Amino acid sequence: QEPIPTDYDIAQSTDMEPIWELVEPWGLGLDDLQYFGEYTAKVKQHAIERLREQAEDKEQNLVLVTGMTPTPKGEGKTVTTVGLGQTLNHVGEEAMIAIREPSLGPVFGVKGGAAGGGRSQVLPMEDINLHFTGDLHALTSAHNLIAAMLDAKISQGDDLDIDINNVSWPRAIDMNDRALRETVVGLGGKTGGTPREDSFLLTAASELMAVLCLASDLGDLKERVSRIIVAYNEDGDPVTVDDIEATGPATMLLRDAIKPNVVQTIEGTPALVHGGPFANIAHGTNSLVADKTAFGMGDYLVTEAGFGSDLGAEKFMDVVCRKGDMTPNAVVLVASVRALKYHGLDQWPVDYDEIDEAGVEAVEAGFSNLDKHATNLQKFGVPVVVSVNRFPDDTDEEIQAVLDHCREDLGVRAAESNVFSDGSEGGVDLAENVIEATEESNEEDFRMLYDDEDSIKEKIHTVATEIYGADDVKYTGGALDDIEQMNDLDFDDYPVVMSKTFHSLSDDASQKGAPEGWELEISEVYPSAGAGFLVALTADALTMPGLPARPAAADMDIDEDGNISGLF
Ligand SMILES: Nc1ncnc2c1ncn2[C@@H]1O[C@H](COP(=O)(O)OP(=O)(O)O)[C@@H](O)[C@H]1O
Ligand SMILES: O=COP(=O)(O)O
Ligand SMILES: [Mg+2]
Repeated sequence: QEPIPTDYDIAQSTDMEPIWELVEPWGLGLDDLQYFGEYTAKVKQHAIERLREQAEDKEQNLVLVTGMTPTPKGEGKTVTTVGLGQTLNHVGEEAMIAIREPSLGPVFGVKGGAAGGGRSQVLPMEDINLHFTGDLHALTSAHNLIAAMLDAKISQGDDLDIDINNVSWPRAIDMNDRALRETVVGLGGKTGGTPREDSFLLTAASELMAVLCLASDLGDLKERVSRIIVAYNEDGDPVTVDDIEATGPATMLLRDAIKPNVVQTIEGTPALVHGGPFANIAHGTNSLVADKTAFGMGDYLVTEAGFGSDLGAEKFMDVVCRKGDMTPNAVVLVASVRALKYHGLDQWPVDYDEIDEAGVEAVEAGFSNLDKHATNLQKFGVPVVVSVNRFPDDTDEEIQAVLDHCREDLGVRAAESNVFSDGSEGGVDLAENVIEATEESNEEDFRMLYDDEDSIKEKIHTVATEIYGADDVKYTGGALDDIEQMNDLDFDDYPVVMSKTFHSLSDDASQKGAPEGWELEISEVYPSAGAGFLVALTADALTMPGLPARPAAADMDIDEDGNISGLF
């Protein structure tokens, strides 16, 4: 069997169209774009507004792509999002794609890039996965400008009476660097500032990322930035970005980042790639601006939410659709033979060799995880289509076992997908199932899991028991005091973004399948006042991931002609 060319080789061998030619039939003209080379552009505000208006009187088909609990390598949501978008166009629909932009953390870590793969990629993949249009760099700079101005206030005397033991704004870097998780700043005597404990988070977890993804335009972005809470004073009252006079400069740094990026797929489908929050430590979906722009360009929008449906999809339904007034028409639940075996073999840590050697009985033993994700998604009242993302070594017997189980035991639509190896040719069955599901969907049936008026504890309890399968919730540390403070600050009507491991439906990474008989532990609850949601931290949620001893970076290189290898 011919070795499958690398993602990079496939990308390099694809002839791209100049971006202005590619998007012209989709309603974007030459002066609607701010160019970053021949193949990448940002959509200007006036064009966004025009497209949003055009979308008002168009029927929308919003398709969310989510997944079962993945192995650490990921099971193909982004590949499926790109592949399904391509295929819908291939079968005569007009479909747009919206995905998140990659963080350098995973690029150089374990998962690699986030531009899809195989014959379902967005291009130019090396630009998108590295510096792209600078949005992550802009967010990192804006985040750290706020941190620097805050410490300048603290160390040079401030009228804000800031409690240096109650600073909630860390520093940020777009790199997985565990050594920066817990730091001490302000050392060096009088000129060094005021010594205090600090920390770094990955830029994807910065509240500025969430704000960028939920803001409707630059004015809204600025207003949201101004509300971000960076610390509390000695009376326990919030100190905001506006209080430290950082609203203007931080927003200025994000002037271009608020505009969605437009690129193309291998088969020439336009894709909006914008915003990059992860779904374990943040809300996990691309920007609303990208969604709303895409609605004005096509009849279908295929978009993704990170990690398993317990994370990205739940937040998409309960937070993003709430804030964006959107209703999904179908949900694609990506399953893979390797993830099913990972759960069936009850592995922790993952052993890919054991997975490769295991047979169909291991696949069947892993159905408990897929079933929980499928039945969870049905609670939102949106038709579910399982996409069995076929990997090279999967056997027909293994694939058929999954399809039969979904159709006969779960009673949900299911299709084999080969969009990685074959592009749209490999996605026709999936696309037909998705089209049927959207036609069958009734937007009246869509329901979020909780109401704004529910208490903070009720919201957390609902997600924990309905989605994660917990019997109950236990609050440790200062979590109950945090909730009281949120109520005092009138944040109790905010939706809740849970920060939880993506390795398990539970808060224990080692628990595979559909864990039962456990309680979710909440250790902290804090406000993202700019984003307009609360974040609830569970046991081991890390906002600064680390690199493995031998990260993916170790296999990356560039030659003197600029040819890259090892990027995927
Ligand atoms: N069907 C497939 N065959 C081979 N590799 C695949 C397939 N689907 C995805 N991959 C690879 O697996 C990794 C995870 O895919 P990705 O779409 O990024 O997953 P997710 O978005 O769910 O994290 C990527 O390196 C991707 O290229
Ligand atoms: O937030 C995580 O996203 P992926 O699952 O696409 O890596
Ligand atoms: Mg992805």
